[in-house]
Amino acid sequence: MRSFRIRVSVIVFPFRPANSEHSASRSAYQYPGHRIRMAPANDKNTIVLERGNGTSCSVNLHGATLTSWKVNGKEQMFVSSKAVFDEKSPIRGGIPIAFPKFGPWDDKPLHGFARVCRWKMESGADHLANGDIKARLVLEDNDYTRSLWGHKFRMVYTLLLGEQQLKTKVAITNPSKDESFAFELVLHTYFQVKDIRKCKVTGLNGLQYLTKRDDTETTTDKESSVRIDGPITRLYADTPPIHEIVTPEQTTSIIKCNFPDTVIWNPWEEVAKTIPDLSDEEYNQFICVEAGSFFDPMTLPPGGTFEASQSLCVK
Ligand SMILES: O=P(O)(O)OC[C@H]1O[C@@H](O)[C@H](O)[C@@H](O)[C@@H]1O
Repeated sequence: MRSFRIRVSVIVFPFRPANSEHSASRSAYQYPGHRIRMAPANDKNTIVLERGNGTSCSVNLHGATLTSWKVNGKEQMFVSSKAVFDEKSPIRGGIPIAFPKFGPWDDKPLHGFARVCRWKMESGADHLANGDIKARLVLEDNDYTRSLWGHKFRMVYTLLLGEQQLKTKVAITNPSKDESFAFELVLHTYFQVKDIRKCKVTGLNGLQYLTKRDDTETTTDKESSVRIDGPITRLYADTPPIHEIVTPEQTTSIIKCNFPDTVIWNPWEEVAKTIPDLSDEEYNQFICVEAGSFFDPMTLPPGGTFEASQSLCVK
């Protein structure tokens, strides 16, 4: 797999605090219906961004897992009806973040620890001049992360909620003065679909893929788009920056920046029955299209910051 890769999309640049980004901010009262609030009732973990006209997103501090993205009232994310919200387990659905490892990791947590750590909301969520809303969540190394992975790090997850667009950006900084670290990063997005058999994913034609991390042989995708009619795990390297999920109802674009790899996953019927936090029939209601950087783990030098993002856009 590695032999055919030409990586051109890496950006590593000197450290700057993640909150130094320029943003024209305005206070919420200028945008009626726009607000950032904690979820109601007894949910102390969910932050909701509302942009008016039924457009909103919710993020759970557990794993910084995005658990809802609504555009004009229509939910775009799939979250399992059996998802576990015990602040320990990964949340089955939305956008779990796999870091610093994607997939099996010796006897350590599958897909790394970022999706099971509690993140902090950085104060000062912004209402931008164009009406978009921006919020940032932060994870830094702690006793738990260092017990699994002995590196200092700072990770900033920025959500930017637009009219029909949601941008999620990850910035990872290595604050060490003398040690580099290598990591993998994947946004494991569960897109809600009405019927998975009627959806297709574009942008993968002609590319090689593996069906698991340790496959020794690649397969070439010969179809103009990926249609799903059975269990699917495909790990593609060096994919183009745009994929589309096309359904009879809508087209959702995924625009990747600095995420060279893409995963397509759905467990289908039999495997779904073995996943305790997924109802038997729910495999039909989602497709995971995952933007990532994992085939060649990224190495971050001391003081360096890596940034990658995906922008999801509904047409
Ligand atoms: O059940 P998890 O840990 O959330 O992982 C879900 C799936 O995530 C996919 O990305 C992997 O390719 C699958 O192998 C894995 O089963």
